[in-house]
Amino acid sequence: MSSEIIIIGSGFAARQLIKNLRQQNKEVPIRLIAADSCDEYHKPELSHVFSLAQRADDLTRITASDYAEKNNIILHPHTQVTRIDAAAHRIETTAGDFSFGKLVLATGAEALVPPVSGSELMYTLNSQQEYRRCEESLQGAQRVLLLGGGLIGTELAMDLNRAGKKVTLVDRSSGLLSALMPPEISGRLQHCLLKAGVEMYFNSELSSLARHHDTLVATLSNGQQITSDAAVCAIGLRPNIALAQQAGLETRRGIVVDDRLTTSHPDIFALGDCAEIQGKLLPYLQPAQLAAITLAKNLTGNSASLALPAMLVRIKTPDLPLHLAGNAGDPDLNWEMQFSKAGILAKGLDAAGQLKAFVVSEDHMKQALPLLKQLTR
Ligand SMILES: Cc1cc2nc3c(=O)[nH]c(=O)nc-3n(C[C@H](O)[C@H](O)[C@H](O)COP(=O)(O)OP(=O)(O)OC[C@H]3O[C@@H](n4cnc5c(N)ncnc54)[C@H](O)[C@@H]3O)c2cc1C
Repeated sequence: MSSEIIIIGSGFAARQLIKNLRQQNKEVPIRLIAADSCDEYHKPELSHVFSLAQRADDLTRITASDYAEKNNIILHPHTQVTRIDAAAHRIETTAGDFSFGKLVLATGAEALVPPVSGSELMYTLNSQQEYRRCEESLQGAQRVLLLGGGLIGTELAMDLNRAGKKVTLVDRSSGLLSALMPPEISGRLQHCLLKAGVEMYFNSELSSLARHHDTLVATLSNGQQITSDAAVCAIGLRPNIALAQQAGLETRRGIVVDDRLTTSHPDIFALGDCAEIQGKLLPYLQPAQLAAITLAKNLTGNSASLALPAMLVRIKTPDLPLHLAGNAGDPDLNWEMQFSKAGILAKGLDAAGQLKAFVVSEDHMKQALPLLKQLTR
């Protein structure tokens, strides 16, 4: 059997894994196959490309060929993996078939778009490649319709606004970040955006989108019409699990893995946005980083189990940056909130008075670490 480790995907999860694999073993053969260019970029930087007037190419940190040489790997950019034969330890790709000893799925997630007429007119910003396709149009747009007021939608709304664009945000929930924190806290951010001129429509769904000459006309569920030059959709992600399903691996919302990052096949593993770990999807950098450390050990003959501590998520909204940890969207929590002119310190407690989540603004960051420790205990 081949001794090669094949990794599908060239995003953050794959690169963290390669970094840790090379720390453990300089020689183990690694082949990386991905549908994109395999140039390295930092995806969270997509949240501020408009205010910084950056083009997609400005985000590249290291080219695919330099990366391959530096890490002593074989790399196949612009290559789609089309089938996995788990029993035969083989994959089929648009660049030929390859045998693997171990296979790692780091296939990420795709941005959702609503199934409405004209949805193909909306852009998504879930990769450098997606941004490259629409950068001309979005950088040139004066009026932008933004569908979705979650983490990414909120960050993009502030960024597009700071770039001088007229932003209209539409979300079907009752306020910004409604799945992530109580409205008393997200309301502060909502107020910041309103004050800056962002128009927001809540409890509203997009019914259709149509182009009339150079203008997009969005019709909402209540019949209201909104005109714009471009539309961006940020309503959520769906893990890329089709390959895993075809291979007969266990999937639920993501590719199901255990604490060793093993799928239901002992030689196939998954991490990053495509994986479901301990029943959860964790589409953030820090869990992928911890998963990569664990998986690198397991792929090089050691034995390690993933432990996930409480983690901080930063909402990159420069007018009011927030940090949250724990399940701050849990409606059963009781909140102790302190609002001062400078910022926010909010703690979510369960019925027994135990800390389960918190949200702090930048100026209360000193408290974040002790609170994180309290959450982890
Ligand atoms: C705008 C934005 C801002 C963000 N900000 C933050 C932040 O501040 N903090 C944070 O923690 N997280 C943030 N995130 C989330 C974070 O960036 C992601 O969790 C992380 O980058 C996902 O990495 P990944 O490697 O799992 O997936 P991806 O980067 O999506 O990589 C998936 C790879 O799989 C390849 N692929 C898929 N299917 C196939 C196939 N069949 N054949 C070949 N190749 C395939 C793709 O080409 C790609 O290379 C942000 C995300 C976005 C979009």
